Amino acid sequence: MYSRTMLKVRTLSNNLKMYGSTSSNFVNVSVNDKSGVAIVTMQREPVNSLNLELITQLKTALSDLERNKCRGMILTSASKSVFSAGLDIMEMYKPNQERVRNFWLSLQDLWMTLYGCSYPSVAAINGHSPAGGCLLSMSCEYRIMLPNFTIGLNETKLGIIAPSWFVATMKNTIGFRKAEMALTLGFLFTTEEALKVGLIDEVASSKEDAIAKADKFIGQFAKIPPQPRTISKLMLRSKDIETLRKTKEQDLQAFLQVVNDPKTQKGLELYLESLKQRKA
Ligand SMILES: CCCCCCCCCC/C=C/CC(=O)SCCNC(=O)CCNC(=O)[C@H](O)C(C)(C)COP(=O)(O)OP(=O)(O)OC[C@H]1O[C@@H](n2cnc3c(N)ncnc32)[C@H](O)[C@@H]1OP(=O)(O)O
Repeated sequence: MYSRTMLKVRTLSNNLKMYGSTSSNFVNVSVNDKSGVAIVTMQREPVNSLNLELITQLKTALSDLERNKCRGMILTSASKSVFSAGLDIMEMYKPNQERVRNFWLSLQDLWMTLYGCSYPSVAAINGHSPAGGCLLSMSCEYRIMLPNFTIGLNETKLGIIAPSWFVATMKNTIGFRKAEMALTLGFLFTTEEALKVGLIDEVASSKEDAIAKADKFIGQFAKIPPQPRTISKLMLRSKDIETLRKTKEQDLQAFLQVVNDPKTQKGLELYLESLKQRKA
């Protein structure tokens, strides 16, 4: 069965310590001794919003799994209602320039690592998965979602534009026409709608069921030689990864320009207020 933290997630690297961050553990990795399949659980309460530390720890966990030649990886959340709320808006609101730069470069790195990993990857989406949460899900090879949640790239609804690699990932997942509709509307799909449009592959009745279904999906590769599998996957995915690798700095500058625009800062302030007011 799955033993907790068999693969230790390294705590924050030295370059993050200079921001005075504490080395909290936002990612748990457990590996099934028999199958060699790892469950990577995001555990940054309350909504797994992707801050620099969560992003860095996810990237480290995925790279460690690659080095340890894991048989497959299931990405999920410790929350009962949110897979991931996407990027942590606090990282972009009144940002420290060095930190926000690192934040974006780390996100690029995480995406390239997850999208191009050699092992089979499944998202067990056990909660809402907007924006960056949807990106993580789509970057896996297979998606299993629980009912009554939402998923999608809702950036345009927030008055912002999803970066080109978010767009490419969605286009590769559901096709041009459906991606165009979803992106321009900033559409958040319900679980049923996501299944219909092909944004997810299966619906599960519980987290346990999702993990069982993910194990079954990954199990299919036991009979497939790993190298041809990986090469085939990368033939489909490497063009978009290479595009970002080559334009990392340009993409960073475009992000910094948007984030540092006073209009964006005002928008972020209002959005943060609206998130808080929803509760009141
Ligand atoms: C507006 C962004 C401008 C960015 C400008 C730069 C442009 C380039 C970047 C483009 C890429 C963007 C990709 C992204 O991922 S942007 C983030 C988009 N995410 C969302 O819109 C999701 C927002 N959250 C929700 O809809 C809900 O929280 C939820 C996920 C459906 C969960 O709902 P639930 O009721 O369970 O929880 P609450 O809403 O009460 O939230 C609990 C607390 O968490 C805070 N919260 C929620 N989401 C975020 C977030 N993404 N970042 C930071 N904080 C978040 C929320 O305010 C509550 O805080 P509180 O307890 O202190 O009130």
